[in-house]
Amino acid sequence: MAVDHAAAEVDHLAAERAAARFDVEAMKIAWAGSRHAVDVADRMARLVASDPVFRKDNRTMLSRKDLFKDTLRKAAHAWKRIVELRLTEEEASLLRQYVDQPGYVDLHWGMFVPAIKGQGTEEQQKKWLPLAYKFQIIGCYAQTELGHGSNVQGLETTATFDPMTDEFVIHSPTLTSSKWWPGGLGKASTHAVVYARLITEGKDYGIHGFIVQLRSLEDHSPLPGVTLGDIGGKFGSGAYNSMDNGVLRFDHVRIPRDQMLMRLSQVTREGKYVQSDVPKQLLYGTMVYVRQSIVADASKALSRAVCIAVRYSAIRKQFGSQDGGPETQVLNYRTQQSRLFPLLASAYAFRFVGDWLNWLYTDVTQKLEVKDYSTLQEAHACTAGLKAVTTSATADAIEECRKLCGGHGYLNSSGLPELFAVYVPACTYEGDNVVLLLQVARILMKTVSQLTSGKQPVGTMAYMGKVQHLMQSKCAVKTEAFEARALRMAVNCAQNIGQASNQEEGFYERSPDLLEAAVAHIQLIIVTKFIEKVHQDIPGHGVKEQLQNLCNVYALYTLHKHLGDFLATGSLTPKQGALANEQLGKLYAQVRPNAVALVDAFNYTDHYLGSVLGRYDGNVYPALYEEAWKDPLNETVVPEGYHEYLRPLLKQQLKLSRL
Ligand SMILES: CCCCCCCC/C=C\CCCCCC(=O)SCCNC(=O)CCNC(=O)[C@H](O)C(C)(C)COP(=O)(O)OP(=O)(O)OC[C@H]1O[C@@H](n2cnc3c(N)ncnc32)[C@H](O)[C@@H]1OP(=O)(O)O
Ligand SMILES: Cc1cc2nc3c(=O)[nH]c(=O)nc-3n(C[C@H](O)[C@H](O)[C@H](O)COP(=O)(O)OP(=O)(O)OC[C@H]3O[C@@H](n4cnc5c(N)ncnc54)[C@H](O)[C@@H]3O)c2cc1C
Repeated sequence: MAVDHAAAEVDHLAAERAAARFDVEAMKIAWAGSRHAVDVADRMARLVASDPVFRKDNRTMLSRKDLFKDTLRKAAHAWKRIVELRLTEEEASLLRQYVDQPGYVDLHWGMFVPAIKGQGTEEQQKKWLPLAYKFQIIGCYAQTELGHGSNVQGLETTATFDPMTDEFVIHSPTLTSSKWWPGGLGKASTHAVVYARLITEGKDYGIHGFIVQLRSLEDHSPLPGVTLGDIGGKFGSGAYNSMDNGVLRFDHVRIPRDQMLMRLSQVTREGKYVQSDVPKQLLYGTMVYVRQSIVADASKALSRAVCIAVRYSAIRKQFGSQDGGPETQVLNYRTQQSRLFPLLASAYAFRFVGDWLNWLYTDVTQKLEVKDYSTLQEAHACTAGLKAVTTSATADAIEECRKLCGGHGYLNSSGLPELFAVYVPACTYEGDNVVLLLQVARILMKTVSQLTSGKQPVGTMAYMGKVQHLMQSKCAVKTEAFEARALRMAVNCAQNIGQASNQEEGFYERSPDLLEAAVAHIQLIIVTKFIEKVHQDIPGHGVKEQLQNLCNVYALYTLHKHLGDFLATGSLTPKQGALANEQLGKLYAQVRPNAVALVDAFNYTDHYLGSVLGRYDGNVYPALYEEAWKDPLNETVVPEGYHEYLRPLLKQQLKLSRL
């Protein structure tokens, strides 16, 4: 008798859900942060999913031009809905998230507005923000140039003050000074916050921000002296190609003096440069803000990939029966579990550390308002380091999820290729991950050098104050082993740098080791914040236990993956390392019955997930089959090109065979 495999697969997910040993609704709250957060997210996700304008299943088949126009249409429609429904800021931002199509709006809200808020005076905010809030202007963040991205101090664009006219003259003196990459610049933006070297009274005062109008508000044409366009197609089909990353050159473009963002420093009518009493690093404040958003974003991207891979692994069966009986769900293979469950645990780990980072950012911002700059370094180290570690891990994890889904994972309809292509530049934008980890390493070296002077490290570096204990102790398999590993790696680097002829040379020579020390420090933060989370009061049947398991999986997996560090620094013995691995295997067995419910707790709609493999109902095979027929290649039975290229070839073969 023919078995209806499709029906059997659907039942499988129902069976998986029934087997879960915890309250999924309560876990949704733990994941989202509150009942309110679940409800708002749910409402916005459904609003987007039910609106045909937000359809995205055909995205990878659109040409670049059509994709860009589709992005403009979606952005305009989203704005219309936001205004019509009088959505709050929280609701509007969630709605944009669920539209799930990178576009100029991300940079307008994500960087242009924050740059004006952070670096503009009150008057400047009063003038520019209402225009931006109503979309009467569209803005982008124009910092990176063709020749310089990571090295912000190396930017070449100039803003020279002309006291005769009370204006700045913005100029691109070389090809390499062309602004290159800013999202939204290529086709959509009317304005930009442009970073340029401020020159007044013949002196170069370094990089400052300026609001510059680029396009006419009448007909969108570039203003005189402005040359701009899109920089061209990017990695993957669909994906980040919906964004108009742009190029921009200035030929002596004049702007009024009051368009220099003057909260941090000013230029007077006479051309005098006046430095405020705030640290100049606040110029980098917008980047700090976006880096913390990117950490929150990492858990979203990772949880999407993991949700697809877990559901599909519960559906997919291979081997296990020689006599026609049911085959084994691939989720039951130990290898599948050991590749997938650490990623599931990482999604939760990044979610909680992201929440903590958001708290830290808010706290630092409040302190800055009362001129307390004491936590600026902590904010920089944590945002830079966590951005680097979480984005690298997430990009690798999405690719691993694709492999975990076998051949079908390679299809666009799995959603994974596009997710990867959209996500992977996060390792580069807002600071190349290596460059950011070296920033963390510099701060670690500074902290180690201050230990001898008796200065007690604070915040996430406080553990380094326990130097006597951590350098000597034999650690049990818990946070202390992570602390000892991170501290010992940092101290080793500092000792090696100390032997070099000078500090800079030593830092340069030891930079590969410094990267690893920085990663160890950041992983300690992630583990610590996860542990702090599970120590909180978490309501719901079995929820705390599940999170405890995932926390242990994250910690032990990280330990297993970096066992070399733990052994080399003597933070663990080989026996402890082996025991930890043993324990990890046991934890996977506990995660297994809960895996599907743990990804259900992310509460993603099928629309947002965008994957036939990750469908909530598990009805994978009919959906895959149906999806294939939608490909433009299947619009005709005989392909275009048959008469020109296939038929002559086939006829020729026929003639040859008759010879
Ligand atoms: C609605 C929400 C939206 C959220 C969106 C999420 C998803 C987004 C999706 C898509 C958007 C994509 C956006 C991408 C946009 C961009 O990429 S914008 C361009 C970003 N560019 C960079 O990140 C450049 C990276 N480079 C730098 O940041 C700096 O050049 C550097 C930090 C590497 C070096 O700076 P430099 O000035 O040369 O300084 P140093 O000598 O190294 O350091 C001097 C001191 O300053 C301290 N410091 C450095 N940075 C900061 C900071 N940000 N905050 C505070 N302090 C900082 C540093 O520790 C040194 O301190 P000491 O003097 O005490 O040692
Ligand atoms: C999709 C996307 C969107 C972007 N959006 C914007 C935007 O809206 N606005 C904007 O201004 N910019 C934007 N950017 C630019 C982005 O911020 C830069 O690309 C990023 O900061 C990296 O700089 P870079 O390209 O100069 O890389 P490079 O610094 O040239 O990196 C090349 C290599 O050199 C290494 N390297 C560099 N410096 C060091 C060092 N000191 N020590 C060791 N290794 C080093 C890096 O690790 C990397 O391997 C965007 C980029 C992308 C990809």
